[in-house]
Amino acid sequence: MLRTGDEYLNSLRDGRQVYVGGALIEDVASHRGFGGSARTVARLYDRTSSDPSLAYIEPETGEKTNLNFLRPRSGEDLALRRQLHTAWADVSNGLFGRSPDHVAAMVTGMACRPEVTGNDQYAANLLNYWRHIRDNDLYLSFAVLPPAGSKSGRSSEVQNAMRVIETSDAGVTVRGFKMLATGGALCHEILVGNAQPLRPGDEAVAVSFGIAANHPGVKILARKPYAAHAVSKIDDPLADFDESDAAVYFDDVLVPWDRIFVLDDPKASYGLFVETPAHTLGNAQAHIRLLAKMRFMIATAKRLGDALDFTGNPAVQGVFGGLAARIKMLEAAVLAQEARPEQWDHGYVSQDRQFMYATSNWSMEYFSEFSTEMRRMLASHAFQQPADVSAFDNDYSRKLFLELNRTDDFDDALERYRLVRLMWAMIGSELASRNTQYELFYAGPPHVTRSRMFNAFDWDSVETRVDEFLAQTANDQIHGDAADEA
Ligand SMILES: Cc1cc2nc3c(=O)[nH]c(=O)nc-3n(C[C@H](O)[C@H](O)[C@H](O)COP(=O)(O)OP(=O)(O)OC[C@H]3O[C@@H](n4cnc5c(N)ncnc54)[C@H](O)[C@@H]3O)c2cc1C
Repeated sequence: MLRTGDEYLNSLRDGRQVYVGGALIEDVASHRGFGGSARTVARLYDRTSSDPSLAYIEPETGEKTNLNFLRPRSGEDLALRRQLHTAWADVSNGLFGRSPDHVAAMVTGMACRPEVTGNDQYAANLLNYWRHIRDNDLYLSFAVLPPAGSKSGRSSEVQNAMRVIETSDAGVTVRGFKMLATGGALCHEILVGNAQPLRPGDEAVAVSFGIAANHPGVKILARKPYAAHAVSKIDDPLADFDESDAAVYFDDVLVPWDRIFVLDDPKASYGLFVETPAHTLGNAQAHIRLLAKMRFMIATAKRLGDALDFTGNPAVQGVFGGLAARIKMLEAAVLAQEARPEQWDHGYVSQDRQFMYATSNWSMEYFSEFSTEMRRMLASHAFQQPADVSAFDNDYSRKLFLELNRTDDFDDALERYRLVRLMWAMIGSELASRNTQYELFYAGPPHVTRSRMFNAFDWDSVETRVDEFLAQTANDQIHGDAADEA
């Protein structure tokens, strides 16, 4: 099926247990803090259900299916997947990070190589799970990190880390915390597992499964939803793009056997992400989305510069040129990833892993600098404007607002005000600050993302050159030609 926006909004009224502080939210779809973001996700579903170019015919069912679930077999398939990620990123201009095409893309990657589970039954469970989310066009988030205290020792030694406490004929019972489900309040399903390496001895926490967000015992503990504090759509123009983040507590949750993908296996639990196309297909979304966001940010800065009369300055143009160069490099990196598809078993392909990890490392490190350049552009302008739109209701403050903007044309002044607010919403607001943190950490901490690059890099191809050089020069005299001439 191709889910529509209305179907998505209705599906959220499913008895899920979302807490904001001490409040249990009865209906996220109509809650002030989550409703706008839920409507953004609905717009994504309306976008795919109304555009045939964003669907494919799934060979297993003969049904029109969201391109996000296409298991790619060629560079052309990767380009189709990019089309979907681009269409969804454009809905929010890249400002809604964890859209439904991130985690579900990872499960699609896992379904290309389910044997990584190391167990025929679990492999079948994983494939059936992919079929379930595919055929119902579901929104997944994931919680694949242990809570604090697990980093210097073993995850399994941290008392409150989610672990298996019992197995029975009915399934596997788990208890404890998993971090940090972005979109947890808004999704249908949560993928639970380990996206950071585990070690032998971590068996108790080495469990992977997919669970419905409304499954009994699943508690979604959301951070503060910024939209709940929005003054107006003009003052907080991005309030509808706060995707939410949540710690997930498993209060003795019974996971049925047919939802278990890995049990007691540290290597396979991590392997689901790195020994399948999961990481590559999922991170393609992240990079395509970031490209849309950087394009939108630089365009807003340019329009602001035009309105405030600083874009004409050659030094400012130089700054813009440097930022534009980075955007084009990211675009090139996205295209390079699919230009040389990486071959996997069973005829499936993914984007090239080396280019993908390189793009991840670079973008996670660079985005903060990009954002800081934007702050330099904005300087004090966010604070020169009135506090909020109530200034337009008072005759005197409205007159001063026009005078400040040197115009009698209210619409002209309002556009300037809106540009300043939009820029601040992207770089200075509480949501912007959270989003910068997201760009830094969404794929894991730097030491882990760098180690993935280290592991993926084709060392042979460069070390061969050193061997060749040493072989070619092996018979050279120690003091070389200069010594002979002397
Ligand atoms: C906005 C946001 C959204 C997120 N969304 C999700 C999500 O949807 N699903 C999910 O599972 N996770 C998500 N994460 C979690 C993300 O994967 C983690 O933030 C990341 O793995 C780091 O873990 P931590 O936050 O527990 O920090 P810690 O591991 O406690 O690290 C704290 C600091 O110490 C450094 N550090 C720790 N250990 C080492 C070491 N061995 N060597 C060098 N430096 C080290 C880290 O780099 C970091 O700077 C999200 C994070 C953020 C900020």
